[in-house]
Amino acid sequence: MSMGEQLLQLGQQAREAANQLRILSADTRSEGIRAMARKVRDSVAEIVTANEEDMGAATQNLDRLMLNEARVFAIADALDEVAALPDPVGAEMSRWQRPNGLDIARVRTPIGVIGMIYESRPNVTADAAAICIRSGNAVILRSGSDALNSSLAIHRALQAGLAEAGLPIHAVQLVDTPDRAAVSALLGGLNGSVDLVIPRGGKGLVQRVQDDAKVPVLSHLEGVCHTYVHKAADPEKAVSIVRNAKMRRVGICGATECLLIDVDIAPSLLPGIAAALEGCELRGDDRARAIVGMNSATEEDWGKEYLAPILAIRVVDGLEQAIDHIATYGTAHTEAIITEDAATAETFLNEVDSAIVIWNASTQFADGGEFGFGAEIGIATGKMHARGPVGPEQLTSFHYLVRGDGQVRP
Ligand SMILES: NC(=O)C1=CN([C@@H]2O[C@H](COP(=O)(O)OP(=O)(O)OC[C@H]3O[C@@H](n4cnc5c(N)ncnc54)[C@H](OP(=O)(O)O)[C@@H]3O)[C@@H](O)[C@H]2O)C=CC1
Ligand SMILES: N[C@@H](CCC(=O)OP(=O)(O)O)C(=O)O
Repeated sequence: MSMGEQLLQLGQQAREAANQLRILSADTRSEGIRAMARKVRDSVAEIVTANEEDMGAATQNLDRLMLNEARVFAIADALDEVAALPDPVGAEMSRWQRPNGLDIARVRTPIGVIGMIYESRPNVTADAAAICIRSGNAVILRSGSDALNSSLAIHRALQAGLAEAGLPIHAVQLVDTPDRAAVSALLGGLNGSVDLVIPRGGKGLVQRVQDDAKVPVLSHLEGVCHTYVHKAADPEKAVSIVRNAKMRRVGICGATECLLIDVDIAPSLLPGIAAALEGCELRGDDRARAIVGMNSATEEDWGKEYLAPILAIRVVDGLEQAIDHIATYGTAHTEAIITEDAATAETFLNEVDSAIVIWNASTQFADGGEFGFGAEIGIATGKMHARGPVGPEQLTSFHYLVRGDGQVRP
């Protein structure tokens, strides 16, 4: 069978599984996820061995790729946490009566079949599978190629769990080739079998999505996140938040890549911020460099996602210029303002059109777990359907249930 035919088969199988999943009870789906967790624990040796093969061949992002026993057990624990989350399917979102007596309810439904393309981070294989099952969706996973052996081993355990619990095993399928043609095929919808594609990744993937997507896409793409230090910032908060926002983990999509600082406060505050960013390369505009010695930022640095200990710094005239800069160079992921002035903060919160807008806290809070969602597929950076952290509830649609008593329309 050619790769194209195999993918079409995955699509058909996923559609059949989705049709079964959506009518299973919440308890049955919970049991399926718990069984997946058990099988992951049972397969720890096999998964670690597969990961050693991946690690031996990989040259980059090794920490993200690496699994050891503790990390595999953490994957299983995360599955159990998703099993314990409230089930969104069938939940009544609102209900009302019309004057003619019709009773109308808006009720959550699964989306159907989800295609998920993600980076070489093996835990996402299990997280995404669990969130999809929790929300009644079948999923076709396309792992980053550096993690393919690890993802295949995790996937075998997940399917064994589904089988043990009596759920359709094709509810979770994994594309078993690193060929990027599979990414295009998923984006094309596999002849109508895929209802939604979730691409999670960076620049190369963005371009591919723009070129090839023929089905709805819930983008989880780059995070060019900004922290804006307003002139009324509390200096201590500013220093500790900026340090955390940049340096806590530099490689994640919620890391701050650009610091904007008001011209009024920059002379007094920038030296302290720079000192706190030990180990971070600073690239500033002329006004920043007149205050602290640092490399020069070029036009390319604005809007750049470094995923590294590098920070672009721009001194701005005030709130309006900061908001303009974010609108021009940001990726609508996450931005923060540091200020003690509530009115300015509210203006920033209302006028910045990013998925997550934060007042006096670190951009690294861009995370489903930190939002209390239990787990996440990632941070949605598009404008449709769901924005910000995507958990089980965000992977549902809804339909209307209309109950009558013989009404006919005049
Ligand atoms: N918004 C969010 O929730 C998140 C966003 N990210 C973003 O992901 C990026 C970091 O991850 P990184 O490892 O660089 O991810 P990549 O974008 O390199 O890879 C992600 C996935 O996309 C595939 N891919 C990449 N380019 C192409 C292409 N041109 N055609 C077809 N498939 C492609 C990869 O396949 P292959 O393995 O073959 O390269 C992989 O499966 C950052 O930009 C980060 O902000 C990361 C996590 C969460
Ligand atoms: N949102 C999560 C996950 C981020 C994440 O997975 O990023 P990456 O290391 O680019 O795959 C967090 O803040 O930890």
